[in-house]
Amino acid sequence: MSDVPFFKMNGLGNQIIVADMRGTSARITPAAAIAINGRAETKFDQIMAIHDARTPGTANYIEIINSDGTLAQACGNGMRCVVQSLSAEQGRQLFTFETIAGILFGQEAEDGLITVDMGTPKFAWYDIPLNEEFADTRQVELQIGPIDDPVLHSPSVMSIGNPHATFWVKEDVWSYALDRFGPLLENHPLFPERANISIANVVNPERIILRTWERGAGLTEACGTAACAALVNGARTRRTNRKATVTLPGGDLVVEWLPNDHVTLTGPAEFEWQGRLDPTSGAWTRSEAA
Ligand SMILES: N[C@H](CCC[C@H](N)C(=O)O)C(=O)O
Repeated sequence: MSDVPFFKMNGLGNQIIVADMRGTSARITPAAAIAINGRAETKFDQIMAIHDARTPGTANYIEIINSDGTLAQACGNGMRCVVQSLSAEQGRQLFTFETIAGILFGQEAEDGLITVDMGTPKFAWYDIPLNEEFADTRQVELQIGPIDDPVLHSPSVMSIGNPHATFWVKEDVWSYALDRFGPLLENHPLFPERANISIANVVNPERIILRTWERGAGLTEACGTAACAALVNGARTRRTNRKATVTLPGGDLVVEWLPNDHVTLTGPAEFEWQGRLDPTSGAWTRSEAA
């Protein structure tokens, strides 16, 4: 088997596998992703596959794979893990990457926290994408539960590379059965490419509490792009400022929507252990501690 090195990492408990695919033209197959996710030690939310650069001026091309084997356009927590693994290897702090959604920047600071520039948000219904025309995506018609007394309704929707719906709630975010509503909303006909589904409680203009059902991965401890979407949707509906702390089940991220329209995400990344995996079958072995 022609196996490649990988790191098991996490970003605020978002389970990430960083696979080093540099120097090979192989790709991680959907079957491999499903097999890797099927073993308890490597159950993951996303695989971040580091490939050789395709575009001059970028360090690497990053492919992002959900645990159901589908591709994701963006993953904020995973990008921080990629930055940390490459910066440990190369002693550099600043990186430019390419993903299917475009060019991204990442930087590790002295305090070990990592900031990734997730690019610019998109609000047009056809960019998110939605299946139905909405002139204003700050609030769209979508609800779940009894027609006259919906449990969740009128989310703000946008894309930060990947599609997100943010449902605003006044009650404790833990009082909602997101495990039940998540799959229904993720696969709702309004979203032709499915969507990541979040419930957000704005505590004050500088703090949001957030839980997310991730497209292709389910309930997670943290979803970086959902935190970006919650902040941007919060700011454009005047619920929050353009910079806020977003508290996820796994911990806090700081999100800022800059004057140049870019969204940055700052938080930790944690190395756990390393091994080697076969990108075709997903078979893996754990390496002795380096
Ligand atoms: N965990 C990721 C998001 C994965 C998105 C993925 N579930 C999709 O859009 O298909 C994050 O930290 O941003």
